[in-house]
Amino acid sequence: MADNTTIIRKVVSLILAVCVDLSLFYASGCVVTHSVFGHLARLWVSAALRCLALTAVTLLSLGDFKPLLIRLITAHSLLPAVFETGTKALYHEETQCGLLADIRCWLMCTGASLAAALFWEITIPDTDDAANGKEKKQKARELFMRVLHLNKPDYPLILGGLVFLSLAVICEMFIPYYTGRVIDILGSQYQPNEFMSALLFMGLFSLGSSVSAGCRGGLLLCAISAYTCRIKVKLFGALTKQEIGFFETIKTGEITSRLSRDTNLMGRTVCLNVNVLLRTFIKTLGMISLMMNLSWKLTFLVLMETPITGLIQNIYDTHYQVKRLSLAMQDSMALANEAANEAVSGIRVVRSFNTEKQESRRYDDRLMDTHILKTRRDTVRAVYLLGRRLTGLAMQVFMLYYGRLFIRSGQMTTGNLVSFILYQSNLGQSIRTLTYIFGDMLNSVGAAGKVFEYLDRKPNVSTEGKLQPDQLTGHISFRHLNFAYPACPNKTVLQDFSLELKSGQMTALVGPSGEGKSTCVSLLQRFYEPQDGEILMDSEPLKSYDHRFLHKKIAVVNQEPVLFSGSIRDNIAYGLADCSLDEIQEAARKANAHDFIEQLEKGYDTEVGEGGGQLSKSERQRIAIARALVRQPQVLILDEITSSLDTESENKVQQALASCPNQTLLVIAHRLKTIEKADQIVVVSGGRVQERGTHQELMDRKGSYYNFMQQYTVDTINLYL
Ligand SMILES: Nc1ncnc2c1ncn2[C@@H]1O[C@H](COP(=O)(O)OP(=O)(O)OP(=O)(O)O)[C@@H](O)[C@H]1O
Repeated sequence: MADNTTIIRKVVSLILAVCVDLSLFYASGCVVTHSVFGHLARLWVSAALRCLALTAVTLLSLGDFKPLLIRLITAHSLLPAVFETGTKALYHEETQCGLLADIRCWLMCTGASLAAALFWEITIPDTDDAANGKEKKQKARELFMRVLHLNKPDYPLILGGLVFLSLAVICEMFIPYYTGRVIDILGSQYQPNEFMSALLFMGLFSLGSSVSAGCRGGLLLCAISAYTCRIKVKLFGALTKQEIGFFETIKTGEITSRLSRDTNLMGRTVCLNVNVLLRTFIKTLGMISLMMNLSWKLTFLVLMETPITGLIQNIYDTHYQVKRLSLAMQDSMALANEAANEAVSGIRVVRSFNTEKQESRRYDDRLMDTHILKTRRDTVRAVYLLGRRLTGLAMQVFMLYYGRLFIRSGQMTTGNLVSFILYQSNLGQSIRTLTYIFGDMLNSVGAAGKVFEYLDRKPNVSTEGKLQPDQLTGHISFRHLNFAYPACPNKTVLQDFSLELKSGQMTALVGPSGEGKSTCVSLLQRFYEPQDGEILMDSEPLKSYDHRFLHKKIAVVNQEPVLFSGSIRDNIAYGLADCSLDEIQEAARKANAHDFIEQLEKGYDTEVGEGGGQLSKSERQRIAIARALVRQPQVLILDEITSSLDTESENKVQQALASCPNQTLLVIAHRLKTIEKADQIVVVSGGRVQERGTHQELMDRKGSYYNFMQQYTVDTINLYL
């Protein structure tokens, strides 16, 4: 019911507005004037009256005002006056329709202002929330200024590019003019001097335009490349500073996309987009003025194509190409790549489970999805191109038809028409470029926003500590920790967890899987910040220590040894700038790795392959142990390292560790034999300390540790039977 009333109100207000406007339009047409000044004054007074009347009618009947309506009313009321004044001022001509009191004129102005208002609405839509829109614009402006500021080192290159850009545009604009001149000279009585000079100018302008365009391109591409490199390095630096929780909550694909796609887009913002925008804008203005010079009537005719082309381009860009199909295609391609990556990286599992065909089918299915989307996108593109070409073609037919009429009536020469046609084809291209670049610029500023989001992000685990004491005993206290992982904030992993790791002692954490042992290690490395409680080292909070210092003093060997491509030597000395070969070999000996390294053809210079793939797991583990030992850490953490070591290696590592009497050693082990000698054994269960004591004390207590031991003995016997 309410909807119907609104519709009726809108229809009534439209009819009322049309009646009032037409009456005023006719009435002002009946006023007789005898001078040019009187004629123009009549037009402008009429425009003001119509504007006021339409505003009043809209306000009274609808109650409020939308920006689209304001623009429509303003354009509609002012158009006849602007058109007539411009024609009089520029060409001292009267328009043929007489404007006021002419229904054709009224219809034409209504159509033009409607098209202009709609074009504006589609290209620069008003948001419902004006404040929000303002904020967005302000943000885009700030982002742009930041991008511009980051371009500072490239200013000389950009400036050089701009100079050549202007030269290229100026030269380019004169080429069609001289082409027309040559045709005119050839068509009329041939005059060699004029012909030669026109040809010379044409050649000079062509050469100037080509050389300048080349220099402009070279300089700007250099600037883009330098800028993109700088941003990538900055962004990578900012990313590596983020806490581990950040990498667990953000998808790897998103991070790599910002590093590659968004930085590239951002690099284009100033050097490419602004320059292309500037060049096309100058060129468009220049061409329009030269075309006006040749025939203003044909120019107006040609310009009528602009809103239609812009509209088609905008619908295509916004609704089909960029937003919907492109995004869907990107996602689908990412899924297909993911399937291929997974199969290739897990090729051993694929082979052993004989799932090659299944994997191929999975890849094929995902590629098929991409193919369907591509086909749909290409169909939409074909329709778009058809629409654009048909509009262009219709305009060319009109242009040739009217061009012939103007040549016959002596308003222009054949050469003029040729020049005009050349300008017109360039103008169409320029307008398309302007529309495209505008969209691309918004994209690139958006990409810059995403990059800045990461650049500005402060890690949740601060690395601002300054403490670097000369003496450190390595006494660690976990004090009433409560902790949940950022990815699962509702699942408490550690609850009121308290523990002391004494200097020079070995503490072993044991307990069932998934109860929080490795979490303690992660917190000790400051990968995460506990929600409650704190960890102290030598009575100082862990976070007050200098980041580098802390990670030199606390070293960890993880369950899954991670190596980086490079030599064994590089991997052992990882992160240490001045580490001698002697120190590396000493650490390798302690880790029982020296002998196998020496047997390799290139010894310590052997490449380990991607992720250490050319070594066995035990070899990788021993190198990882050497990497930790070479730092001579005050606190050493071994998280389940024995699972990939044979008994001999394990014994040797144990002996080596025993030779560092002042070191605090934290061991997590499932193989309980290895921890019997520990000074303190802590049973962790449900994120709490359940039992603690030496092996003998805990065995005597006959609690959970005793039960583990019994279970372990049964399992070991079963294993060997
Ligand atoms: N990055 C993470 N994000 C969310 N939850 C996690 C994460 N890492 C571990 N968890 C969860 O925290 C709990 C404790 O895990 P933790 O790795 O500390 O156990 P654990 O005692 O070391 O087990 P295991 O002996 O098998 O290594 C588990 O329930 C696990 O699922």
